Amino acid sequence: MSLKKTLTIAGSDTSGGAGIQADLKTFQEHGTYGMNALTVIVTMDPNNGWSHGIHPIPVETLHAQLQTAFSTGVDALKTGMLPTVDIIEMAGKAIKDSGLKDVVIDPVMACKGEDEVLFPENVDAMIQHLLPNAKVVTPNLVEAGQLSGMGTLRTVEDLQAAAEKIHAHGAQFVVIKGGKQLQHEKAADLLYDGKKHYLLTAEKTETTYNHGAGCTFAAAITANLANGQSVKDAVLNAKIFVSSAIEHGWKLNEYVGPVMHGAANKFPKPEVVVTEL
Ligand SMILES: Nc1ncnc2c1ncn2[C@@H]1O[C@H](COP(=O)(O)OP(=O)(O)O)[C@@H](O)[C@H]1O
Ligand SMILES: Cc1ncc(COP(=O)(O)O)c(C=O)c1O
Repeated sequence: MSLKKTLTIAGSDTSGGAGIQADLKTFQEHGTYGMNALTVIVTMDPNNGWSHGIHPIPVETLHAQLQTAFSTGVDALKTGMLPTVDIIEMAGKAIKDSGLKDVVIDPVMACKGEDEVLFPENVDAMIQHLLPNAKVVTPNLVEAGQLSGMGTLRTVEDLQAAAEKIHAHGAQFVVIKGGKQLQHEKAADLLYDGKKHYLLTAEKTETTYNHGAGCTFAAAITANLANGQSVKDAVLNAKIFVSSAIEHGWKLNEYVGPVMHGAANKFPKPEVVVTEL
């Protein structure tokens, strides 16, 4: 028996809820074979309220990892936290040269709970080097505001306008995660395929235990694509997967609560409604 091979080009979240840890757990739950190329190590300082430390991996080390991964063969990949312009450029070139079609770009710009973009200079680099390679790009509200140049997004109409601008940068499908902050009674995400807009809605879970939700969502889309699903089905099924993961999020310590990555394979699945706008 052989498995579909999924690759994450992303950072390590030492606390285990987000980053490559979330991606590899999610790949496994989808029955794919997970591989990773590490871009940065994120640590948490116990003497300073668990504030994040960001430790980029040298760009040559990333290059060597990408050579390893692509020579192994990849069916679908995702990107996560890419901390420097050099790393973004290198990853973008390697993805382009690989000729792989099923590419999911999760344009991570901040750690959960922080609205400040970590490295503002990375936004232009993402637009230039990553978006043209994206079959699917999955920004949250803040990231979509940056990539579209529209700033703060609040309504579904804002999401539609932003998705069209991001699509124009070369991403084939745009998924904007409304999440908790969008002005909507449900947890709503917008999917734009270049012609039509769809709204995917699930019940909002009242929780702060949502660390790793974005990574888990993008990794599930990646695995679903590797397993042969259409983009629309891959996004719908990933939304079911992450909604369940959030519903069963749990307290790791006094600072952070990760999602339960594989909850959808253990508990009844939440309902997600798709509406064409
Ligand atoms: N409180 C919540 N209840 C249900 N779904 C949520 C909630 N918060 C976020 N989501 C969903 O989780 C997925 C990831 O979104 P989000 O947490 O905003 O991403 P990110 O981690 O990139 O900021 C999206 O499908 C979003 O709609
Ligand atoms: C390495 C890494 N990647 C990505 C993220 C983003 O996580 P989330 O899925 O909660 O947005 C984090 C957050 O801490 C992280 O440490």
